[in-house]
Amino acid sequence: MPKARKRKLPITASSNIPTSTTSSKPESSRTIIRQFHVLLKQQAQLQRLLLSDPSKSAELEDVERKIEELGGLQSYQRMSAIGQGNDRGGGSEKVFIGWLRERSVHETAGDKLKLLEVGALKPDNYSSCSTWIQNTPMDLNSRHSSILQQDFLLLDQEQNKQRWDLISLSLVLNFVPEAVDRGLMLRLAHDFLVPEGYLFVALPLPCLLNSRYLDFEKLKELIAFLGFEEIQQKWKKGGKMVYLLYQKPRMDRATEKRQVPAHLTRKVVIRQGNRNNFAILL
Ligand SMILES: C[S@@+](CC[C@H](N)C(=O)[O-])C[C@H]1O[C@@H](n2cnc3c(N)ncnc32)[C@H](O)[C@@H]1O
Repeated sequence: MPKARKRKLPITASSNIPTSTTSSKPESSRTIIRQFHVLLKQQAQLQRLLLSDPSKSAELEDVERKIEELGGLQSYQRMSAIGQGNDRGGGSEKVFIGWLRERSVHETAGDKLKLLEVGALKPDNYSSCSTWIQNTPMDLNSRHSSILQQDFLLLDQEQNKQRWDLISLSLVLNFVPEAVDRGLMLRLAHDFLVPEGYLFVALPLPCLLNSRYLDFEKLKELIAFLGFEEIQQKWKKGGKMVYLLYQKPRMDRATEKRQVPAHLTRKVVIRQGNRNNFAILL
């Protein structure tokens, strides 16, 4: 397994949130979130280019200034929390909890199930299940003393190996700017789960329905290569989100040293036209 690299926070937080980002209208939240994703991607690309081309530093500074002007990570998280509010359709944890209940996981679990909620904006998303789930909420930038401030990609791999019964990556993969880091995130999630543990993934639907590089089939192939079985998927035509539930099988095939197929390691165009560039690479 590739070693987790030392990473910087994608954006720095600023207490100076401009009034233009304080609206709680869902359209304005979505616009800010989209702008953040574009800037984060540019920032990651420029940080990479800067290693071999010092002339990129001015461009990088410009992008980082724009991120600051939008209010930094704090503002992004606030907009995301607005999107997560019950009045806007509720958080995706309801889907995850519903699927676990359907599988009677809450009845068969002996001890409380250990959940790692990556990208937690609130500390109490799973409080309704506190009798059978022990949640550890975590985020790059903690907004609450009960949320662990930690980069998931930099978690100690030995300490976390087969430590978790459940992992949630809800709207997190699409936040990560680099396609290889998204792949690493899924790989680590697999390693960190116990056999028969569950991984919950939520993504904006266009990541799979309108990407130049990724569709349901390719994601399924990638996830199967990592050793997961797809258990559930939920989305609707014209909807905004896709929810996926994966399980790590009891017998773990992924521990075998297998060569990653070349088409899962590079961007291959699978749809032409006016598409987005979302990709996950191994
Ligand atoms: C859009 S918010 C998702 C919030 C919530 N999970 C939801 O479903 O609405 C994405 C969050 O993921 C966090 N995040 C992104 N990459 C992360 C990483 N490598 N480790 C921990 N948190 C991360 C960001 O800081 C951000 O707060």
